[in-house]
Amino acid sequence: MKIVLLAGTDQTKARLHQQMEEMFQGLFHILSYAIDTGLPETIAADLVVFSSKQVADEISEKNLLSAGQRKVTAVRTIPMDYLDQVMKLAKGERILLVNDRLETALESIEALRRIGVDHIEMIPWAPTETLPLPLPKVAITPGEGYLVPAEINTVVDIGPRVFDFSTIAAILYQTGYYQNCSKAFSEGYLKKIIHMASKLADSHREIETLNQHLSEVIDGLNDGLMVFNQEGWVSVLNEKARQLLKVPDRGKSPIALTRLLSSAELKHFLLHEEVQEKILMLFQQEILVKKLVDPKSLTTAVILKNVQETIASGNQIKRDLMRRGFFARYTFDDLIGNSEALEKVKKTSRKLAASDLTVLLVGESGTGKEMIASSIHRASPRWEGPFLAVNFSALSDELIESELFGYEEGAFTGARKGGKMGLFEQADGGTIFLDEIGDISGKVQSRLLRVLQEKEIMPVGGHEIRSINVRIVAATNQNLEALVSRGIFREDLYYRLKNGFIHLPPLRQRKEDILPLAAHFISMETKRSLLLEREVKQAMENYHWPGNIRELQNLVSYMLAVAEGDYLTLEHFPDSHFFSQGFSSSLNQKKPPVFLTPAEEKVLCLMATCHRKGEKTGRESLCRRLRELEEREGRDAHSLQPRWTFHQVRVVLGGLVEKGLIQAGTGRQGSRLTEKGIRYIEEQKYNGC
Ligand SMILES: Nc1ncnc2c1ncn2[C@@H]1O[C@H](COP(=O)(O)OP(=O)(O)OP(=O)(O)O)[C@@H](O)[C@H]1O
Repeated sequence: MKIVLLAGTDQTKARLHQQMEEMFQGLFHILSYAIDTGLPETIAADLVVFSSKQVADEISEKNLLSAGQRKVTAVRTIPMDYLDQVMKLAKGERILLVNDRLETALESIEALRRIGVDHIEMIPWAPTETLPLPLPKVAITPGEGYLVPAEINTVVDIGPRVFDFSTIAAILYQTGYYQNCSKAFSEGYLKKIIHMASKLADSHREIETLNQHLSEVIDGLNDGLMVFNQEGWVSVLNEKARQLLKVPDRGKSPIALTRLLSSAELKHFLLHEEVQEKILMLFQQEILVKKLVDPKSLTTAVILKNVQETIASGNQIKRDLMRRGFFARYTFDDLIGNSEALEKVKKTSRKLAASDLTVLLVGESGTGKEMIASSIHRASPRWEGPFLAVNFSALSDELIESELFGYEEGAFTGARKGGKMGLFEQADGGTIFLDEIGDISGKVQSRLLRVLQEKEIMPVGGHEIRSINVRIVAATNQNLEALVSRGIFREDLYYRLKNGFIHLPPLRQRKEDILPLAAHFISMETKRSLLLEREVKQAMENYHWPGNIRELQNLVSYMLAVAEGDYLTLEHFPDSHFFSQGFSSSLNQKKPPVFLTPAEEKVLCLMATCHRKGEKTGRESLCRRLRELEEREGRDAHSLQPRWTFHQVRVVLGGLVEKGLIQAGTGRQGSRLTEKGIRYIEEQKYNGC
């Protein structure tokens, strides 16, 4: 028996042909034509099936069929295969239903409504129509995806509409197979419906499992959580909330908010007050209650925190951060000393703390740079963020890079799986303290410059640039200006770092602080009330403390260890080897010692060598020797400055003259070391350069 299918488009023809082949399984010989791609001159068949009424009308105008030809005009419906995707769309969502013609779009909407899709608002649209505004975010189309406007990203293609059951029944009826086959066909439909139902059951199970997980997570929260809607029904109440509000667990039965809240004050706050956060006394406990209203769904989420427990856990977090070194332990109040110099430092530091400027701290070792960095962080608006300290002198170049900037997986041999987050990212929202900044290589200097300029980092081995929000405080005990002039430190980086600048005076320049500091260190180490003998006080005040406060702290620790009575006397002093620079000689030394820049030290040292060997120390020969020396020591590869110049040598010699260490010469013989210069060299125990 021969059936001819006549459709409008080739796509519909193919889909309906496939449906008939699948359904009738060789029962009929089926031929299909589409108006779009051409019809035969005459059509002879036992039955002609039109894909729609429009097609039937168009064909009858062409007079292709003989009179009395048996015909069925199909009623088409949405295929069930993709229906679950339609059902998943959010309730009330506006959807554009896209078809080639407005009538077919309307038909598709009708078909969807007939099978019970009534939770979404469907707007019919075909390319001949203007687009509705605002444009819906989702489109549904029966196999016409290419017509969907490009602005719509979510498209649910439900496939071309197929024959509904009444059409299949009509075909069977017209061909005389109804009696024999209708049962088998209705069973086929039933199977599809069962398949649909089992798909729905699967999604239901998935949702159940998800809900279960979610409840576990919500119950596991340390805070109480409650959600209620506009009508006052509570949909979420986790275990902690039950515990804080003393509500028994009644399974899944809905709870009315008013029945749940025994405290009138809490009820009033949740339902009537404008403020969003309040501490209330509930069952003799201080509870912080926060409410957040979602204006879209008009649901209110309530977070309940036990104030005491929160403080305790906050302290635990602080302890944790401290253990990991991410916590700034000092504030300005921890800085001992009332000297004018220290007061000035504190005043400037407080001002800089309030800004977000990069700060460079310069001062000799042990003068309290790290304490100031920590205090700046604690007094800054970032005080709640992390504080990370990195000491460059202790790290190799490679380690500095990977620690600071992190790395991607496989960036180098031994790189950790999954990569590693760098310290800049870990310090997000806080402050990073870069100690001994003068020790970093040219390569790290360049990368750091980028961080300061762009506030961005690129992990080692990565291609993706990441923004960071970190304040930088750097410190050095070196003369960075001298390093810049020698090309060892980048000038641009130096000025970027020096946005905010603080010089920490050495202890010998703020002698008023020595005794209060000593007393502080004593009180830190012992509960005994110990007195310092006058001679000890004098000796302390007269010493020039090259190791600064750290050296003073060490001295106090030593004396406390050896002293037995109530007095600390000169007897408890360690011998001179304990001190970094001959204590006994400096006991009598009234004048402050001389401090040199690295360049001055180098030149003085070279002159001492020449002096010993009886060689000339004219500017020209010094410059030549300095260059040779630099060649031998290996010049920094990233050096931007020219080698030692006559001008530099002249400046350095000028400095040494000013400090009384050399005497300027006139002829080629050049400058000479003074008595003081010779003594300095001896005291410093130079071994030659
Ligand atoms: N004003 C102060 N009051 C109390 N203690 C201080 C003070 N200044 C420094 N200290 C103590 O002295 C020691 C050295 O201080 P800190 O580490 O801050 O110095 P630094 O300049 O960063 O040293 P370095 O350059 O060697 O890293 C620390 O134990 C610190 O607690």
